[in-house]
Amino acid sequence: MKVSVLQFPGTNCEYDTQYAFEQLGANVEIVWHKEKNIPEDTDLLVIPGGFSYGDYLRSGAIARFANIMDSVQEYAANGGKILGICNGFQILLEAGLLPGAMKRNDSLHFISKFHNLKVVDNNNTFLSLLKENELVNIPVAHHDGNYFIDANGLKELEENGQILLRYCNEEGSESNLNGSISNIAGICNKEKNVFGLMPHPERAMEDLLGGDDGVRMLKGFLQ
Ligand SMILES: NC(=O)CC[C@H](N)C(=O)O
Repeated sequence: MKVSVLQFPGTNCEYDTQYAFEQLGANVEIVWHKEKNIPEDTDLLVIPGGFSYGDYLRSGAIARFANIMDSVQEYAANGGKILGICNGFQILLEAGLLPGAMKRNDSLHFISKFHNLKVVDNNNTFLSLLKENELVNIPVAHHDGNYFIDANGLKELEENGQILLRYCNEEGSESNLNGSISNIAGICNKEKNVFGLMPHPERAMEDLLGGDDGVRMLKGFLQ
């Protein structure tokens, strides 16, 4: 399995992402944003977390115009699998590959901690190894994680099974971490080949680091 991980100026999770997928047996290549094409043998394309272009203008708003992005659009249109983690999710929203937009957290503070998530829908590659309603504990680290979509858009996400993950409290009831509409932490596109989430599964790969709930998420792609 070949995983290509994009790298922009300001990306800071590319090596953690590489390490995580290598631990699972994947062959990982890091691809600089100036490249024109993603590697031809890519089975999964990951846009990792960080602060591309310093989050200037809006998180992901500049990265969306990078050289590599035409090839990313083409890859998605041909059914290629894409995972956007945190800043990667923001870039996918700005690129129009996922619906909705990201606003600053309600609190106006950067939030960095482990947090519970509920699996809303596992009828997709990403979460196929998890059970519906199962809770996973995954770190979040962002200041622009307040997901927004209008009422019609939200209805569509619900009807098409595109809401993947919601924020939950310790007891497992849904909770609002950052202002996100409907407590949304992750979504996919209608075709279910483009996935985006704010939490960082690549930081939850071993107990020593606080938990390994990220393993089954990322493994979903390697089946
Ligand atoms: N961890 C990250 O990817 C940070 C994401 C983002 N730039 C934010 O703070 O909102």
